[in-house]
Amino acid sequence: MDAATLWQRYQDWLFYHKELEFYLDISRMRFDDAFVETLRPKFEKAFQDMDALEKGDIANPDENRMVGHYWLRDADLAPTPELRDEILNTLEKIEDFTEKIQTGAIHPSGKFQFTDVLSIGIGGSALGPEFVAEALAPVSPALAIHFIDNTDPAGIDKVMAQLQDKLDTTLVLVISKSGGTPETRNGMIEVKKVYESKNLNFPSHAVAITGTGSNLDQLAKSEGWLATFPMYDWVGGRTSELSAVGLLPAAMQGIDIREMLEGAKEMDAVTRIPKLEDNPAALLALCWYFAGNGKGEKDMVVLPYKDSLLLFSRYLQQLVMESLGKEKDLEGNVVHQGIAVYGNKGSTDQHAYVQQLREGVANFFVTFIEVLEDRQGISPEVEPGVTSGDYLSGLLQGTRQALYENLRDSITVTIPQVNPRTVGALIALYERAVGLYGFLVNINAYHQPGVEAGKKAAAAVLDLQKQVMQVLQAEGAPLSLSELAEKIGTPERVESIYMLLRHLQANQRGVVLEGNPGQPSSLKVSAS
Ligand SMILES: O=P(O)(O)OC[C@H]1O[C@H](O)[C@H](O)[C@@H](O)[C@@H]1O
Repeated sequence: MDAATLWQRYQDWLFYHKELEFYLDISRMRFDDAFVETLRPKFEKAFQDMDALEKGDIANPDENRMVGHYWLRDADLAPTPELRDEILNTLEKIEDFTEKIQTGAIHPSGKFQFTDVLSIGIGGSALGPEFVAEALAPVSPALAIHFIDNTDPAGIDKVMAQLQDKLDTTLVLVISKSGGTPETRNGMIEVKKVYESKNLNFPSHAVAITGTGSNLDQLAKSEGWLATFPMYDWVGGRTSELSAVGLLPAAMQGIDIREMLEGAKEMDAVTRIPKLEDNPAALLALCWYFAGNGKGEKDMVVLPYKDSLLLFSRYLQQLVMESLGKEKDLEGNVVHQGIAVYGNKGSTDQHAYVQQLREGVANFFVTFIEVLEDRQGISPEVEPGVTSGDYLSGLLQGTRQALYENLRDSITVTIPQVNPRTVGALIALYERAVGLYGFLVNINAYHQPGVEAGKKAAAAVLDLQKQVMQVLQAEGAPLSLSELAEKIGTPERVESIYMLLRHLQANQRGVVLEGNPGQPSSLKVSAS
């Protein structure tokens, strides 16, 4: 395509939203008009399905749930007055509680104010708050936030070491929609033990964000925690950033949550328009469909050219992959759908893996995120007439061009600044694009049945570990691994027994393994 034709294509497909100062350029995706026409009927249906979803249809049939994250930023759209009031009341409660914490009206015993927030959660109960903190927290936030988002003991120790002198002024948010996720529960129990070891009253530092009636909710209420905030069953974990899950941590740091909601609401309004060319989420879904042939054949590489958006791709990884990565379609046919997402930030990644993008296997498309404002204030020159920001901008354009010349497609999203409004808008844009794409490929984007298999297998390993310890404690003489597996009655699980014994020994957990660890059949094991 010559330069003039490409420039015309750029202008023909450019989407611009005046109030949000938001641009979407899809000119470097090499679809043609015929492709667009073939997808139009699918979009007609997707727009109708989305409309029904927003009106309260059971859009998550497996779990028999409504899908209502769009109501969070425009409560008037909630299907019943009760739901509307619940949304608005929770928002007011978040603001009221935050103000009391920030002004010291609620304060820790013997101290004027809370200084820090420790957020414990995983998956959708961590990725949004982490992304938003990285993107929007001021240098000196009202309360500084820290995260435990795993059951890694060393990771927990690191966070607790950072907080050791401030635990008495740290507010602990325990976030779990189900209220039963083991990683989060473990983090909570460990943190509680540290509080108790320092004679600090954990409940008066603790806040729960969870589904009403969950185990966590019951615990918080029975122990008299400072507060509890609801997580609704009609909001999925990966679309919960604009519920209490994301809003409370953001508000605590001094981030303007009303602006986040406003940005999302404006983006929702435009992505509700049932016309492809006027709807940026539909345009994204079109591009994803084109790139991967409607089967996820190409990966989505997300490259924000702005450090504060570093965690956007990690956030999108869950939103996109947990929503779209499905074995079956809505009719039960095996389809193995999904789109893989990865990326960190430009231009940093230019010096890491962009070599492969330009010249290697062409199994991806890029989404560049461009931020027009370099920084607040004037930049110094690093060369005559050139700033660091000019470099960043030039590198984005250069990479986009170099990829295109080598037949690698890209989308470019442009925002004026990284601020609460644009971050809210980006979240809403991708939530809607994922929803529309889910309808295009006819899958349930709102459940995650595949996650359960690993959880069940992990629970079985922990059961096996208990049996191993019981048998070893009852036995006098050392046993080979196969003898041990026989005695437990699970000869087929000998590999699992080997793996868990190796872990127990490394952590002085009451087993002695003798022999050559590289030759498992030579090992003898006994209780220490
Ligand atoms: O918020 P929770 O109930 O603790 O769930 C945390 C996460 O765990 C699960 O395994 C799901 O796959 C995620 O969608 C969810 O966000």
